[in-house]
Amino acid sequence: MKNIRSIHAGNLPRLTPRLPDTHKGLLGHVLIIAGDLGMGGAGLLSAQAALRCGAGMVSLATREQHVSAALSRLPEVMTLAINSSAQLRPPLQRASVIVVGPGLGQTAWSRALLSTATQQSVPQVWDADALNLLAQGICNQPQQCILTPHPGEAARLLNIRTAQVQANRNNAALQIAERYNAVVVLKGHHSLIATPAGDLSCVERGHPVMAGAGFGDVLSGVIAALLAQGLPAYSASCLAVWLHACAGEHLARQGRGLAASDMCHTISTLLEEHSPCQA
Ligand SMILES: NC(=O)C1=CN([C@@H]2O[C@H](COP(=O)(O)OP(=O)(O)OC[C@H]3O[C@@H](n4cnc5c(N)ncnc54)[C@H](OP(=O)(O)O)[C@@H]3O)[C@@H](O)[C@H]2O)[C@@H](O)CC1
Ligand SMILES: Nc1ncnc2c1ncn2[C@@H]1O[C@H](COP(=O)(O)OP(=O)(O)O)[C@@H](O)[C@H]1O
Repeated sequence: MKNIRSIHAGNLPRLTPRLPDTHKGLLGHVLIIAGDLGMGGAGLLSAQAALRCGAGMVSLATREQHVSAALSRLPEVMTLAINSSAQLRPPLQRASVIVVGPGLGQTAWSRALLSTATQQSVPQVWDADALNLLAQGICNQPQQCILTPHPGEAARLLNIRTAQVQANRNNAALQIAERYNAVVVLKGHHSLIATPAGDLSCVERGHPVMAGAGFGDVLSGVIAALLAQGLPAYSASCLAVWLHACAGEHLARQGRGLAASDMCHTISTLLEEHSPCQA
């Protein structure tokens, strides 16, 4: 293992300023594949975060039952009812970055969509049920993939117990990166970012106020937006984890009632302070 690098404001990667004549077509199109029945909110949180972090366009492929709620909450997002993998192909062709997994479930519908996504060669963020299905050997992750497990999902990927992951988080993050040949974000208190080459970074920021449903869904959208705007996988992961953790600290005064969707505005503000839209 190489030395572990602590991520701080002084060594963070940056997004380049936008050219005055830029347009949305140059800023990436994030497609989020998410939200089986009962978990429609997970995809919305990811989409909201991607939108608020500057992706040029955001599409959400989800269950038909979630479309009207999604449109009323996030009109900027192109929400598509997907009943079969054939219907997913056109939006996949348009995407420059894919997020797959938040609230995806593990049904036949979920598996069909995940397996269709694996055929694309654009950068992908795999979260939640995409990781659970990967751990079960139901599919293989594509090239250029970022895996974002929490300790429970990490344990499934390594076929060990959660306590064993937590007992040696550095090792767990590196092992997943090597086994799955992907950049890995091992979430939780002091999240880690690992690569298959053995690079390991730690973000010693964050707050227990973030221990609630949907905070990981937000992170997946932040990573995707940074990828869409041109950052490579490891840099996008480090910057996204730092923004997300610092937003948690900023909002900590709200206490236990902080909702994951409350994070998006603060993450957006921190991103603008760190990487201004115009030089
Ligand atoms: N609004 C929506 O639609 C939402 C939908 N959601 C969707 O729900 C689906 C299920 O996802 P989920 O994460 O709730 O369940 P699951 O994978 O069984 O993990 C739980 C177990 O993992 C562990 N663990 C986790 N964190 C840990 C930590 N920091 N530190 C230590 N351990 C930790 C812990 O394991 P244990 O200690 O019990 O072994 C815990 O019991 C998924 O599709 C997701 O996207 C959610 O995103 C919420 C909002
Ligand atoms: N105690 C904590 N300290 C710092 N960050 C935390 C803490 N608890 C959770 N988080 C962060 O919140 C997010 C939770 O993600 P995850 O467990 O995938 O939730 P969900 O699936 O409900 O969206 C992760 O980014 C994690 O690092």
